[in-house]
Amino acid sequence: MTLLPQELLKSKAPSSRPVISLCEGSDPRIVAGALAAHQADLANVILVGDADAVRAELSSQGASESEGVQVHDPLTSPLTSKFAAEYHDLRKHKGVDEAKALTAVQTPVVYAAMLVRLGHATGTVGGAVLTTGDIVRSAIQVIGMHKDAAMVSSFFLMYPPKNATNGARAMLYSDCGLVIDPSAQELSEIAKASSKSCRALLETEPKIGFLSFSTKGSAKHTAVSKVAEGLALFKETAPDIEADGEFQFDAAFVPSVGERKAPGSSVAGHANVMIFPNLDAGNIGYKITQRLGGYMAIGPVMQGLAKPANDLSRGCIAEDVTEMIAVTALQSLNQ
Ligand SMILES: CC(C)(COP(=O)(O)OP(=O)(O)OC[C@H]1O[C@@H](n2cnc3c(N)ncnc32)[C@H](O)[C@@H]1OP(=O)(O)O)[C@@H](O)C(=O)NCCC(=O)NCCS
Ligand SMILES: CC(=O)OP(=O)(O)O
Repeated sequence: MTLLPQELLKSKAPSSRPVISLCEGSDPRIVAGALAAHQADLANVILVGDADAVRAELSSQGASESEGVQVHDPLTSPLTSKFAAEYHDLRKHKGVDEAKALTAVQTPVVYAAMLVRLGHATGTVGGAVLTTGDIVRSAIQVIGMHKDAAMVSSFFLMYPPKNATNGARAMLYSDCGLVIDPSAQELSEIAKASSKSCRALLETEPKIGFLSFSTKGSAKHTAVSKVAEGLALFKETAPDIEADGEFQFDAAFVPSVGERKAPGSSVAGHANVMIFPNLDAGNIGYKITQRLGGYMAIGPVMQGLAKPANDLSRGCIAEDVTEMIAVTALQSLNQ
């Protein structure tokens, strides 16, 4: 049985309580999800935004500020001038002057990421209101890439509904949120990062399926060759991880179809890490699995950053926010 992020975090019993900043501090779903995370002892939270609006939302949900539920307004915070100096240092080579740096860190999404960069928070979560582009750009620019990462990409944790049948299982779908048209090399990098994320967050050995509209050469097209090349590159650099393809989704997911279309493959029909060929397929695929299949979809979780920063779908609910806070805390334990 795969544990949901909240349960997994509790089982790890971190020695100190993670602190998660949330840049959409007055959104009702963010506030409800953050309060639930705090009440469940998963994390302390910093709600970033217009202080009056955040406090009003807290109050409407029967809560108020405390040591574990802080409110930071970037326009009045004592940290803002320090953050502006840091941002200026970080971005002056891109033509950002001191005035632009101050304006940038007065934006909640940049301020929340700066809390992480300078150690005031363990990780950050946003995207219930802002677009993925806004969240990802500030994470890449303020927090930066991990020293061992070749690129930043993202994935969704997909959890089957209770009482699901037909081989339903927890899976990792990647990249459904960030890299629009990955090259073969980038597909291989995405698969490598996803295999680590699978071990850390699903606590299971990855079986990686490289997805396509073709299974093992059943169709010929440059789009198919790209996926096959991505798999070959992956196998060269990570020979110990089980990976196969190219697979159509049914061949990757359904054992009987896998046997028919890709006989002899140990991954066909059993893949738990699905590598999509591009963002059209990945984003549409995860939403269909979530909305028609009833899977819980937690993401986009980012991989390849120096410290955890994660996105949400604007269609999220409070429960997704709580689970994403737990994912963000778990990533900080694994870095
Ligand atoms: C991530 C994304 C926002 C970056 O787009 P962008 O801002 O146009 O890209 P830019 O090329 O200007 O990149 C901005 C910065 O991020 C860096 N960057 C972009 N993608 C990156 C990646 N995958 N890994 C590492 N760095 C990356 C760039 O080098 C650049 O850094 P700099 O400002 O220090 O020069 C873009 O890939 C995107 O829009 N993805 C799709 C998001 C989306 O709509 N998803 C669907 C809903 S989930
Ligand atoms: C991940 C994603 O698709 O985000 P949104 O629904 O906010 O566009």
